[in-house]
Amino acid sequence: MEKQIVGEKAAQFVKDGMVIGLGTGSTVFYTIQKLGLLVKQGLSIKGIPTSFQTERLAKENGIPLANFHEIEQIDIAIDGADEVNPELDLIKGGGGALLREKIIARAARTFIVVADTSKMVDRLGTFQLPVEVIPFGYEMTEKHIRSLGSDLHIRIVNGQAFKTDNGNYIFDCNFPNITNPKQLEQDLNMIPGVVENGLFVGMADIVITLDIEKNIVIKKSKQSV
Ligand SMILES: O=C(CO)[C@H](O)[C@H](O)COP(=O)(O)O
Repeated sequence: MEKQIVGEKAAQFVKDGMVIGLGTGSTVFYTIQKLGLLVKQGLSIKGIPTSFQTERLAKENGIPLANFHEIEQIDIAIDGADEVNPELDLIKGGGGALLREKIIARAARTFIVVADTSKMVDRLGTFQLPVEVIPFGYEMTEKHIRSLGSDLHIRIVNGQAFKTDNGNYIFDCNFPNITNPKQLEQDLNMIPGVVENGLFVGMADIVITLDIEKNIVIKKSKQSV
């Protein structure tokens, strides 16, 4: 229910003619459903999906899609998160789509995050940080990530190593109490074999969540106000 409330609220930011980055997950699912309804009522938008799963969902909901070469810019990207701290830094990638999500969030003029109350934390790190690595030499990449102080495991789904839409593996990394997310984001991305990690630092412009009385709260980042 919380996911539906915040997910649908994000659709209010979408205006006629916009190009929208469509995130991945069970919260933004409601945004996409709502946008599908608005499209049926005449709203004209184009979507850029962050995963094959979202591409299917957008098509099922009648949202026209575009490729990068067809657009000038992304007006708004809307996506979920696994954790959000008071600075609106995020951990993302629980669904394994973090690389495409970060490319699209970075390209968007405004990045809106939809997050139920369970996602709001004082400090990032309770949720294991997803790190996408290429399969070649992943055993070495694992050692380098461990040397940054993390225990980790390769993500397994249905008894097999999970492969992202980009054909890569995910390491779920235990970095409890991330005190300097920006530094950790950079340190991880300096490791050869790491393609991207799930820390989204200073990227969210708006976070839509709820307060303890379940009223909608719209938090704005410093850079967006
Ligand atoms: O980063 C993500 C997928 O890679 C999702 O946005 C994140 O996992 C939140 O998902 P949900 O809305 O299902 O809780």
